[in-house]
Amino acid sequence: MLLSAKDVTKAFASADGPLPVLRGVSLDLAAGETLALTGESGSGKSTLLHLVGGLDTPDAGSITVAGIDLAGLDDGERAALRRTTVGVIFQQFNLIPSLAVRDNIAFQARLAGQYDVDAAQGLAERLGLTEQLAKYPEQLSGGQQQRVAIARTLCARPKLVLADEPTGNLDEASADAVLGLMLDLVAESGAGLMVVTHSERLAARMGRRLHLRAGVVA
Ligand SMILES: Nc1ncnc2c1ncn2[C@@H]1O[C@H](COP(=O)(O)OP(=O)(O)OP(=O)(O)O)[C@@H](O)[C@H]1O
Repeated sequence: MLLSAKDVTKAFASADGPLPVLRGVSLDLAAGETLALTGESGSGKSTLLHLVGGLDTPDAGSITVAGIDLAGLDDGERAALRRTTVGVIFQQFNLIPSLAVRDNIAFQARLAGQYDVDAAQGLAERLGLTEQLAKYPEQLSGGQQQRVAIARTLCARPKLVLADEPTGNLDEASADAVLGLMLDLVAESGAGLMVVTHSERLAARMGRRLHLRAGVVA
């Protein structure tokens, strides 16, 4: 199994005491599978995505990615896992302002030792970014920045792609096209894909769906 999460719990501190956000979530994802993570605002979707990506640690339960138990990793090892194995596409894009689009796209692939100039150009072309390659992130629209973030992650060829509302800044037609492209690209690379989305239309195009309600699988 590419991803296996078992009985994951997570609470955050709040003024009223610990706020339980995930209350025993389990899920499996095989290589090549695509999963939509849905649920109303505050149900714990981004929290689960962050735990699977090793950006935060669960209070209890286990998460295994590509055979590696995340609990056994320190911060540096979790960061290394994100360079080589898990690609995260964030809601806020996290592009590097001082790098041109071309170098933002190449950044993670270079760190992962996966950079291939033709593959990077092909991705940029398929995502409609060819004209933007010499520009800087601040010169792009929100939708263009979102597509750069997607290209940057996919260019590194991760085994598991995690995306938090990756088409949230796009109009409906562009969102459909970009999701279709993400599905094509992960199918070509054999990666697993987990996408947080509020869109019923997009969720319906994924292979499976996991619906969270108040921190448990509904
Ligand atoms: N770092 C944090 N510290 C404290 N509380 C947090 C933190 N991260 C998330 N929360 C809380 O955990 C709950 C779940 O948040 P999360 O972002 O996982 O929900 P979500 O389902 O992704 O929501 P949305 O669809 O609005 O993005 C919310 O009540 C949020 O306020």
